[in-house]
Amino acid sequence: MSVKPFLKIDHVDKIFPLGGGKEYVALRDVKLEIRENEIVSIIGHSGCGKSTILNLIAGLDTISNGTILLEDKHITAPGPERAVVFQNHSLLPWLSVYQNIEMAVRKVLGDDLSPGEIRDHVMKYIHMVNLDHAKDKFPGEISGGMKQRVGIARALAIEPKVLLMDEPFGALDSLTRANLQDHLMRIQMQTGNTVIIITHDVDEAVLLSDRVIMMTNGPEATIGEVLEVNLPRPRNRLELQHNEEYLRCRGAIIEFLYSKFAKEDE
Ligand SMILES: Nc1ncnc2c1ncn2[C@@H]1O[C@H](COP(=O)(O)OP(=O)(O)OP(=O)(O)O)[C@@H](O)[C@H]1O
Repeated sequence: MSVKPFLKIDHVDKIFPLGGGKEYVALRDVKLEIRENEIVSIIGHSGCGKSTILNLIAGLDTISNGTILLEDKHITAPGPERAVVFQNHSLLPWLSVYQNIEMAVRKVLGDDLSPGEIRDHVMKYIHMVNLDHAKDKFPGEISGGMKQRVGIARALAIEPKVLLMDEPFGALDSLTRANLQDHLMRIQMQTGNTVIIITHDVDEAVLLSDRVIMMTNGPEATIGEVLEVNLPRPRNRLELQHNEEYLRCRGAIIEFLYSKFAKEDE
């Protein structure tokens, strides 16, 4: 018996109208099925349509042709079952760490929780990203990595079915980045969220993912190859350095990006 897909992207095109009756076909015939609890990364050269796909799943942009279904329901608009984490954390600077998360929780879950439950709920997610000590600080008083952890906690606190991450660690230094990758893997094992993450980083894709979706170059970009990463969890970056499966996956992505679908201007 085949397992029903949790999220199904079915023959999706995205066409952007340009001035003068012209158009740009960014995505052509994208087909992908994602299982519940899976971590999937999307990798591809700049401009291949990664953010476009994520925006369509988030419901932030309209699909030109085809459908996207989450648990058999058509995605046509944003909804709390899909939370997005962007590269630039987008916290409200006049609210503390606690209040930034609390505001999202009140908006989405406020009718179901008492004030005490809201407090416990917010603190649970602040604790999950190890920010108990910084809960009363304001975004201007904490580091970039801490801000990104707040963004992740805020997204997770509304208990979405799908966590959509658009290069969430792209603006961070490599040590902070490694630290947040470990956080994300640990949290995902705890919460069982389905995660779709856009990245430019080959090692990040292999380390985090159950599958890596490799995109061809645009216009008319589509999914070129899908790579299964058969590495047990929890994963440890040090142990993986010389792991055969890790190196195989890394090699396959590099081959795809720099040989099969090389792009000259990068
Ligand atoms: N509103 C728009 N109007 C016209 N073209 C657009 C629009 N939004 C995106 N595009 C084009 O669609 C293509 C895909 O863009 P997208 O931002 O999804 O790429 P990306 O893979 O996320 O790039 P990057 O890695 O640089 O962030 C690009 O060629 C872009 O110029």
